[in-house]
Amino acid sequence: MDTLQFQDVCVNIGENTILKDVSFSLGKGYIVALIGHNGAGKSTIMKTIMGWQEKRDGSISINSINQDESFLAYKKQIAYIPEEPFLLSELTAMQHFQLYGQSYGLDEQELMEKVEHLTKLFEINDKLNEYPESLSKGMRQKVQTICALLPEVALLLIDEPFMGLDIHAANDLERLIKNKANSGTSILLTSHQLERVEDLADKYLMLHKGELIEHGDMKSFEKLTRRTTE
Ligand SMILES: Nc1ncnc2c1ncn2[C@@H]1O[C@H](COP(=O)(O)OP(=O)(O)OP(=O)(O)O)[C@@H](O)[C@H]1O
Repeated sequence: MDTLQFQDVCVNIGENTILKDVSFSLGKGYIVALIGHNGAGKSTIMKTIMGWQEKRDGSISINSINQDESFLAYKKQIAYIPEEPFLLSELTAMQHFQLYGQSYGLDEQELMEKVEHLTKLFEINDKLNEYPESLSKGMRQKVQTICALLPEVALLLIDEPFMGLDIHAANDLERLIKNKANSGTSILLTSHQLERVEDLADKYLMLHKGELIEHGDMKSFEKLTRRTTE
């Protein structure tokens, strides 16, 4: 059974049709890249899966739990790293990790071990008591990324995972994403950094003006880009 089923989804914003009848599914443990030009609708797909963007039509389920029928049970299965860090100004980095740990039901010891490991890896272990306003943009992105990596969820959504991260952090994140997928998490990501995505993803979905125009194995996409750039 596929982890995510995104079926016949249409999204309108005002008068504009942003997603036109988009359907795809995501198998357990697969890494799938959403590819397309600026404005193609990639982030809208992410926000619609999260329930932040209303859909006009269609259905979305994760492990057969339908978004419209059991929203809380559905939502517990997702973690999201948005393109822009979305942190609360009144909470420190550590308080963000605790909030995420509690909302996904992690026990205290497991949470602390993961926080220690990930904050050391991303070199922000000396920033645990800082508030977002005193962190750089890249550090805020790291806090947001760690929050989403703490729980074991069925589906991890990542909008532009490498944006704002230095080369070491980007390499670490790439490795963590592969480990997550190997342990059964399905991953949907968007990225304009095609070289990294070609190395990371198993499959791609190509969007153009809100329509899914092509999909397949990442290997066939690599051939396609090579053919068109040679
Ligand atoms: N809040 C909004 N109000 C009006 N139009 C919106 C809104 N959010 C997105 N859109 C429109 O929806 C379309 C898809 O936007 P979306 O952010 O999903 O694109 P994207 O593929 O993620 O682009 P990018 O690569 O630039 O991040 C664009 O035409 C955009 O102008």
